[in-house]
Amino acid sequence: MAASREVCEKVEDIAPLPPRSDQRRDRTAGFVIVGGGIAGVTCAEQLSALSPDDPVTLLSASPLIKSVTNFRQVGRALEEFDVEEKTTGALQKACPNVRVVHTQVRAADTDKHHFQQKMANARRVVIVGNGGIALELVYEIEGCEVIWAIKDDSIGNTFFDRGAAEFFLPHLTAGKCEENKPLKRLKYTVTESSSDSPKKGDTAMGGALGPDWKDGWRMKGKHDQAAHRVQVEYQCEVQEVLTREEFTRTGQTAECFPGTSRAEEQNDDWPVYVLLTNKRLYGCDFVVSATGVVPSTGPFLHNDQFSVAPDGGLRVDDHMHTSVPDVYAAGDVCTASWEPAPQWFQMRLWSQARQMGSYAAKCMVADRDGEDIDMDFCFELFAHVTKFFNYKIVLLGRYNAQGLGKDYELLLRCTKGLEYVKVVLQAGRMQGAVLIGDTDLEETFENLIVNGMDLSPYGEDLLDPNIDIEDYFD
Ligand SMILES: Cc1cc2nc3c(=O)[nH]c(=O)nc-3n(C[C@H](O)[C@H](O)[C@H](O)COP(=O)(O)OP(=O)(O)OC[C@H]3O[C@@H](n4cnc5c(N)ncnc54)[C@H](O)[C@@H]3O)c2cc1C
Ligand SMILES: NC(=O)C1=CN([C@@H]2O[C@H](COP(=O)(O)OP(=O)(O)OC[C@H]3O[C@@H](n4cnc5c(N)ncnc54)[C@H](OP(=O)(O)O)[C@@H]3O)[C@@H](O)[C@H]2O)C=CC1
Repeated sequence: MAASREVCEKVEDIAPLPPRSDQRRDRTAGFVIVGGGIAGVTCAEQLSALSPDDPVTLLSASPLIKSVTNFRQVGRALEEFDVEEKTTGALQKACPNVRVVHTQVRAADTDKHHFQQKMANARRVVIVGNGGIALELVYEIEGCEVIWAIKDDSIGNTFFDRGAAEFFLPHLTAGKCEENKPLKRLKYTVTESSSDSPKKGDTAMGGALGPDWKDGWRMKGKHDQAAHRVQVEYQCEVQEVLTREEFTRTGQTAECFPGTSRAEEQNDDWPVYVLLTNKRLYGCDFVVSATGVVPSTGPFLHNDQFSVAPDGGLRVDDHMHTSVPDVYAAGDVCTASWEPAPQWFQMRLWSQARQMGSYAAKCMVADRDGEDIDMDFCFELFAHVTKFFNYKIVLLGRYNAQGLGKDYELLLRCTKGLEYVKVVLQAGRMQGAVLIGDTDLEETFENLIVNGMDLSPYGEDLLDPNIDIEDYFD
């Protein structure tokens, strides 16, 4: 989400106001928000609550407006919520001063190569990347061989350390765990008949799909067996992708799926061949590149006053303010460029999009009214709750000892197949934690990190399963 305080129909019309000054702003100017994802919609809702008499215009390229429901503060910074698909009408009804305009400034890819169609006939796929999407895909895909090519020496390095990766390795081939509770969140659908949809021929640019992107998708390939057949190729990248003709010209022989003989290998009629930097060459039906997201800053870049971070995001200060006066940004499109609290860092996640969108709204109103505003406390501690391999995952603070150099200690507790708990300590103080499984430790650990209590006297008791840690620190 990115926002400006001018009301306009097109993003190109956004004319920056002069730099912040002490005098109050013109209250009739209103607010403009670009983006109908979690960050944009939360910001619009918050603005509507804070400033109900001001016009708020939400520009969205997609007909889907997402909003947060069932919001639950689990701890100081940990939160859980569901996400609901809203029609623009519903948003406008709930927030009468918000007007939604469907407009898009830059064309994007269409869904011509629909993933499920390809999946249904697939015998083998190559997945590249080691982040959240790759982790989820490798777990979800059934009835299809998977070659998973990662740059690192352990799986899921954006979320786990090597120990947690080991904990999950058996699940790569064991098949899916039983889902232990029904899915609560709504699915997102875009139909062309929706009155809010852009006209046919428009290239709708959806929001980042978010946690439920794969629910309701059939990820079963052509093979009968449901079990996973995953080969992880560690410490390599894709060197080249070849068509069948290009492969034939090389005169090379492709690898068999590990564990299968050439006789068992069906044949070499793959439409695509992937040469990895470890010199292995695999044939496959298609390649999934799950190698990260790029902030959609296109419309803003023609204005070279915007300071852009190396990761492509619009730099924002501790008031979510970009380098251009009166233009704010939040969520995936921005790069937090303030001096962060020791245990907070930015990660492009749904939760941070919501927090940034809400905080941006407060900053916009405070700036307009010439008031000071303190940084929201949610930026004190990185906190993320998610699920991988059907295990609850809680990540707190510098959970992977990010930025701590070599001067830190780890405490570990692991019960195979049940839970994995890791605590990162520096100078006796808890800096971060990884909690996998139903550990019930999140609230206590969150408090211990924020309080910065010296835990040296407790030593390994901290993870002693026979000690009720919650009582201990009560
Ligand atoms: C496949 C996938 C799975 C994910 N799973 C998780 C997860 O499990 N947990 C988690 O925390 N996070 C997850 N994320 C990340 C999370 O979805 C994003 O961090 C979050 O949705 C970002 O919200 P946002 O509002 O900043 O951006 P988006 O949701 O991307 O919204 C941007 C909005 O801006 C609009 N827009 C873009 N450009 C323009 C333009 N030029 N003009 C007008 N409108 C425009 C788009 O149409 C869209 O409505 C996942 C992301 C992906 C892609
Ligand atoms: N449950 C959750 O919370 C989930 C969250 N998400 C979020 O959605 C967004 C998109 O997810 P995703 O696409 O998985 O992105 P991520 O940023 O999570 O991961 C990208 C991965 O791809 C690797 N990579 C980057 N470039 C290459 C390359 N050229 N060759 C091989 N590997 C490469 C990265 O390695 P390196 O780090 O070394 O560059 C990293 O391991 C992220 O913001 C993610 O946090 C997605 C799914 C689930």
